[in-house]
Amino acid sequence: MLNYYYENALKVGEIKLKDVENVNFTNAYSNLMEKLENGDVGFREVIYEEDIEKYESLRGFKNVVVIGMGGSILGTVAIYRAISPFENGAYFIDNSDPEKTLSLLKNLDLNESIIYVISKSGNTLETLVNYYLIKKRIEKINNFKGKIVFITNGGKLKREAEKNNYPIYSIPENVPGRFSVFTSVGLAPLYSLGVNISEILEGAREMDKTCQNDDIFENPALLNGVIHYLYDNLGKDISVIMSYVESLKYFGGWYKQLIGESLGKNGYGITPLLSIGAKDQHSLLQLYIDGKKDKVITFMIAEKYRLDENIAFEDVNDEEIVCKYSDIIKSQQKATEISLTNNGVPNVRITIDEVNEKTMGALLYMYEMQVGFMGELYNINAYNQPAVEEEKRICWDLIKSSKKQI
Ligand SMILES: O=P(O)(O)OC[C@H]1O[C@](O)(CO)[C@@H](O)[C@@H]1O
Repeated sequence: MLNYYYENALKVGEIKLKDVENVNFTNAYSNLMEKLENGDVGFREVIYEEDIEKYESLRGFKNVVVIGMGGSILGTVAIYRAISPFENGAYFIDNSDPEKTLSLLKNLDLNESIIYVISKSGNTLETLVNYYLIKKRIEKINNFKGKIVFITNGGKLKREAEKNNYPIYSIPENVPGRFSVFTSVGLAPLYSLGVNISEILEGAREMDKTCQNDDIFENPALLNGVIHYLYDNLGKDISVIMSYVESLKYFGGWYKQLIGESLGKNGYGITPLLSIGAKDQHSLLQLYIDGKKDKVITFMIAEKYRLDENIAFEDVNDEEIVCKYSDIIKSQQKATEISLTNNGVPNVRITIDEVNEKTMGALLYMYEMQVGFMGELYNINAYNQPAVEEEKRICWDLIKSSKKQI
């Protein structure tokens, strides 16, 4: 389902096997297991939730609209856009850019839509304003036939849902937003989008069993966390996901928040970046190979591409080559991996059988566990985000002062 290859990260020479063994990962492992077992942190228990019948009434709409920010939408986008990269009918309103939001709403038939308003706090500015943009349009429709569903635990949006008798799903309080993809936050809209959410949970559960192992070389989440932690301590604090599966680009958006918001505290933190192979070989590979040696590269590749065909073409010497189209990108990934390793750039590789519900569930859950372990290694709270609150206060004051000028 998912294979993790780490040898190049040790071959590069700056960290050796003994450095990995010398990290007190046993402590990190037992601390995280304790938090998960006593319910301090709930992102494991939710993947064993059996009650998916509660989503039954949420299918059958032509359009699925999701309004949310950060962890309230990024996981859903990551999974759906990986599984169905070319499908229409999904509308993700995840920013306050008027051009993006209003152009999306222009072509949207709300009567044929199920609209999710998702905000754990219920007070996120963008989600609130984007909801009102939709509300304003719905109020002009006689006999609205669509459906509005709120997924929230409180605040202004919960009060709005209660006032209008909209259905409300709650989010377990011990699951931070960026870890909430395996709760109703992700599962409800994904169910509406026709995704097999049981398979997503099955993938996460299989990865959970793999991660219940304190033998670090059998636990990809723990090992990848320790490798990134060790290299961070050596000044390689940029984590580049280089995916040779373009439909994983939205996974990159989810990864950025998970890593950035969980670990960016008390002066610590690694910087998450996403590159798409093979095309970023023509834009960033020069930097990765010959620029500052401050990065750890994580390759992502699929064993099998869902579309493929045999090709025959002539190379630059007019010699015929016959291969599968996917052999090209696989060769490019391998060549880039060899070149990076030859040039002392540490890299690891995640290979998934193919993109599907099960592998996506496993991939996202692996990173939730990895960040849990890394929070223990850095001895920080990986589950809050206090630094983002100041901007929100300043912004609300600015908006309130600006409204007099309208
Ligand atoms: O789900 P909410 O409460 O709307 O929060 C959205 C996002 O905003 C943050 O709180 C950061 O501002 C994230 O942690 C969270 O995922």
